[in-house]
Formats: sequence, structure tokens, C-alpha cells
Amino acid sequence: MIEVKNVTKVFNQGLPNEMTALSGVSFMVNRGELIILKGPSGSGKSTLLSIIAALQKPTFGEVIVLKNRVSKLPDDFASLFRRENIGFIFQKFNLIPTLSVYENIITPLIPEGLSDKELESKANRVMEEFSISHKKDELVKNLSGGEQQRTAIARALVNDPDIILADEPTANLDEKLSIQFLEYLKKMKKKGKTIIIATHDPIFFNLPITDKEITIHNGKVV
Ligand SMILES: Nc1ncnc2c1ncn2[C@@H]1O[C@H](COP(=O)(O)OP(=O)(O)OP(=O)(O)O)[C@@H](O)[C@H]1O
Repeated sequence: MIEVKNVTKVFNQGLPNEMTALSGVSFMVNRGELIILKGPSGSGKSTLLSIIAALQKPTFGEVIVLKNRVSKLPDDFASLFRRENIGFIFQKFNLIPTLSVYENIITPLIPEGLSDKELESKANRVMEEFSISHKKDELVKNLSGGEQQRTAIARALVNDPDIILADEPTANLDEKLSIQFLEYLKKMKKKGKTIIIATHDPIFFNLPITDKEITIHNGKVV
């Protein structure tokens, strides 16, 4: 389902500040698997996730997701591909603070031109699932960390994507909320989602629901 083949990413190629963030990274992920991508800060985890999501292109190598060669997709197709297949949970959630929970959650659906009724029904489904319905009309800037996280998860899943990529999803959470995230993870896995979590939080290590842990160090799988 996801094939990462010999991916190398060089930033500022040919310049004095050239930086090789990933070097010959290869692995495969099957449908429905939960993968923990671990490694210290700066090891290349975020870069790898964003290449899988077609947010960046590798310098060498290729990435195939659901039979699409995403590493070669032109930008227009890349965003369409993302919208249809990938839910991305960002480290800092990337919510729009001045919009309500509901408005944030429906953002990925806007290009689809759905009716208000359809938007509401899709948003209601994920708001209920992630226990944030009671804050539907609250501005995101007034939410607690856990509420923001649940809003971010709901937004990532409102399109019902097959693939969920999460970048340090517990970086801004206390222990109790991190444990709650693990419960949501179980729920997503049970629904058959394919999930990759990039993290250095030991709470994700050796989980019984994990299919594979991949360790990255200095841009290489170790
Ligand atoms: N746009 C960029 N330009 C130049 N260097 C970059 C760029 N993006 C990332 N890097 C560098 O690539 C390396 C890997 O960064 P990346 O964010 O992928 O690491 P990470 O493992 O996700 O770290 P963290 O756990 O701190 O989020 C770092 O040294 C970073 O400074």
C-alpha cells in the first residue's frame, strides 16, 4: 500500500548549507498496519512523512502510495491525491484559531462543493466520534490542548481517508491526553486505517497494536 524506495532528501543542494535529511530510506507498509517511525529530533521523521503525503518531493528515490507514484505527482494532482487519501495530523495541529471547531473540521471538504447538509452530516460524524460535538461553535483559540487535538483528528478524518499520518501527535499534550490519543489510535486501527506515527515519545514504543517500529537516525533507517 505504501512503498518507500531508496528515498534521499537533500535540502539546499549545491549550496554551502547543503543538508542531507534522508539517505536511502526504504520500507513497505501494508494496508491496515500501524507503523511507529521513531528517532531523535532532527533525524528526518517529519521530512519522510511529508514526502509520503506528497507535500515535498524526494531528491532521489520514489514513493508509491495506493499505486500512485506520489514522488512524481505534479502539485495539482498531489493536493487532490492528499485530499482523497490522506489525513495528516500536524505536530502543532495547524488549526485556524479564529475559526470555530466546525469551520476548521469542514476545511478539507470545501473544494468538494458539498451542500451545507452534507458538510454538517460529515462533520457531525467525526465530532461525535472524537467527543468534540459540545464545542462545535467554539473558537479554536478558546479550546484546551486535548480539545484542539480532538479537533485536529476530526479534521484529518472528515474525508474518511485510508491513510493517517501523524507527526509528533503528543508533543503538546500531557500524559493523560497522550493516553487518550492512544485510545483514539486503537479506534482508527480497528476501522482498518493504515497509520504512520512519527514520534520520539516512548509512550508509543512496544505497543501491542503496532505492526512495525522503524527507527531513523541521521536520515537512515537503522
Ligand atoms: N526546508 C528545510 N531546509 C533545510 N533543512 C531542513 C528543511 N526541513 C528540514 N530540514 C533539516 O532536515 C533535518 C531533518 O528534519 P526533520 O524535521 O525531518 O526531523 P524530525 O526527525 O522530524 O525532527 P523533530 O522530531 O524535531 O520534529 C533537520 O536537520 C532539519 O533541520
